[in-house]
Amino acid sequence: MTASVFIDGAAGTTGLEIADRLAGRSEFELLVLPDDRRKDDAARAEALNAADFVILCLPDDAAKAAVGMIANDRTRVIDASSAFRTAPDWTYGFPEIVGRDAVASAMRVSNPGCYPSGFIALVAPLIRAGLLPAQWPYVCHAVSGYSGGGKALIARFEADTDIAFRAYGLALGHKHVPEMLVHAGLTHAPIFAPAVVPAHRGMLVEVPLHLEMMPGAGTPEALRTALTDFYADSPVVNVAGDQPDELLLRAAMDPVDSLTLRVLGSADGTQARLVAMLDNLGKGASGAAVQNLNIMAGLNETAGLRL
Ligand SMILES: NC(=O)C1=CN([C@@H]2O[C@H](COP(=O)(O)OP(=O)(O)OC[C@H]3O[C@@H](n4cnc5c(N)ncnc54)[C@H](OP(=O)(O)O)[C@@H]3O)[C@@H](O)[C@H]2O)C=CC1
Ligand SMILES: CC(=O)N[C@@H](CCC(=O)OP(=O)(O)O)C(=O)O
Repeated sequence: MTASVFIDGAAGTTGLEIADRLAGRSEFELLVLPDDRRKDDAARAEALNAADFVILCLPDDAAKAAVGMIANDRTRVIDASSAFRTAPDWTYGFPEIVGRDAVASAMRVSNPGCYPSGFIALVAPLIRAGLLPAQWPYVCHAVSGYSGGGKALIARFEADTDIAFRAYGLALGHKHVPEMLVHAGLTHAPIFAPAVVPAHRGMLVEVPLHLEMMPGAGTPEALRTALTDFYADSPVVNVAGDQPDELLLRAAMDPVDSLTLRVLGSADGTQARLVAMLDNLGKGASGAAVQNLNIMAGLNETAGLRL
């Protein structure tokens, strides 16, 4: 049976990449509004209520308004914005962390943020395994390609090619912090230090650890083994066992929906750098939305993904 899908915000960065991944899929029929009606509330309300699945690729306020326009109990929603990521009545759309069954049966799924996808993938399993303390002042450094900021940041970086590095979130109130706190299972908000580099897509998310000072912390080897075991059945998240000298983001990388984790340890095992590499528009947004859609529709979770 074919399920209908409406992408609200289909002309935006995330929406376009979702449509790309759904192209040619016979299990889904896309409901598409003409360009001159894509922001018309009456047309949107009609599509939001006609679709079996709605994927919201909108700013937070518009996403909240769109959910309010759904007046039936049949349409299932995946929201790519940060509006509902810690809402108790929404399922956090990270199947590897919350369980595929939770996503499969959910009516309302909040797709994780791009940076939190890396941070939570690294930290949550290790806290659950008792190999890292929940009560600890974690720090997270990250760099992202500029498509992470949607059309506005893409336009800015394409217009000003002189920007080499943009540190931001300097007031320590980035909107991803609550999501990182809740879904990693921490007791203290992490310090989050994000930056943007002149690459279109791709990101590197890092958590440096003083293992020797952390109560009950495992060795780098134990952390790596625990992550490898945790993601053993995941076709999307993989744990690399190498110890590279460098990790590179390329200015023009191809879309990819996998997420690669590493535990890099010092020779004496007292320090580690947990590092996640992903595509902000892959597992960080559009790839994750399609993975969730597949799971909700009872299909192979990797169908249409670029792995
Ligand atoms: N880019 C990324 O890597 C990630 C993005 N996200 C989240 O996904 C959501 C979409 O982001 P992104 O695709 O980057 O953003 P974009 O700015 O690229 O796209 C947003 C789209 O929404 C449209 N839009 C805005 N308001 C309305 C409205 N009221 N009705 C209908 N359409 C509207 C915009 O229209 P117009 O084209 O006219 O501006 C635009 O096409 C955001 O919440 C973002 O935070 C999450 C993870 C990663
Ligand atoms: C580079 C850049 O600007 N990134 C965005 C986050 C992108 C993302 O994850 O989207 P959500 O806001 O929906 O979580 C930012 O820091 O606000």
